[in-house]
Amino acid sequence: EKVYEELLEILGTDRDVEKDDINKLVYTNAVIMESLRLFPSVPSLFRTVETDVKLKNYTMPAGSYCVIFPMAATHLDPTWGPEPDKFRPERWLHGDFRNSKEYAPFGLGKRACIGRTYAMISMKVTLSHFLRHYRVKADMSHLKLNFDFLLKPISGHDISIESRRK
Ligand code: HEM
Repeated sequence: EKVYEELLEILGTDRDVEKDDINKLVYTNAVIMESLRLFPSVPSLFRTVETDVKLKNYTMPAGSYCVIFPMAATHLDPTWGPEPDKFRPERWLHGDFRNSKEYAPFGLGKRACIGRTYAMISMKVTLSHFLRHYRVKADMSHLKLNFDFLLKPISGHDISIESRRK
């Protein structure tokens, strides 16, 4: 509902999203960032080891495949402030986590997601239309997730969508 209020304030009831609106959707941005923190669609980053890498206690052999960034852990780190397991978009308004090394829903380094900017704009535009037309409710109390290559809800979805314009 807070996103809906922001959308009404910035865009009104029907207007299309213009380029200059995107950066004004501050709370919508915070909701997307917080959603990707708790539910990163790609929850781990993988790399192939090209040459033997000697670490302190063991060597990662060339050709092996390794998980370099388990977001299930880093995205719930205490650096996120009180109750890091709770959905609180406000933490993005008060703290500056934009360059946080604990946050990587779009990956890290040279092979990070090339679609990040497009994805963020696309999510904001989609939400701005959808949430102005529909009210979404969800019960997450029975949600069970499987941290596979992609994050999957294995308990099904408990979501209801109703028109705001009945
Ligand atoms: C919410 C939406 C998206 C998420 C969460 C996401 C996430 C990711 C992640 C985690 C990686 C791996 C990065 C790494 O290993 O460091 C990746 C790679 C990639 N993504 Fe996305 N992505 C999204 C949308 C998109 C879109 C819209 C496009 C294209 C228009 C795209 C194109 C790519 C490509 C081409 C790569 C491979 C980059 C490379 O290996 O050099 N992604 N993405």
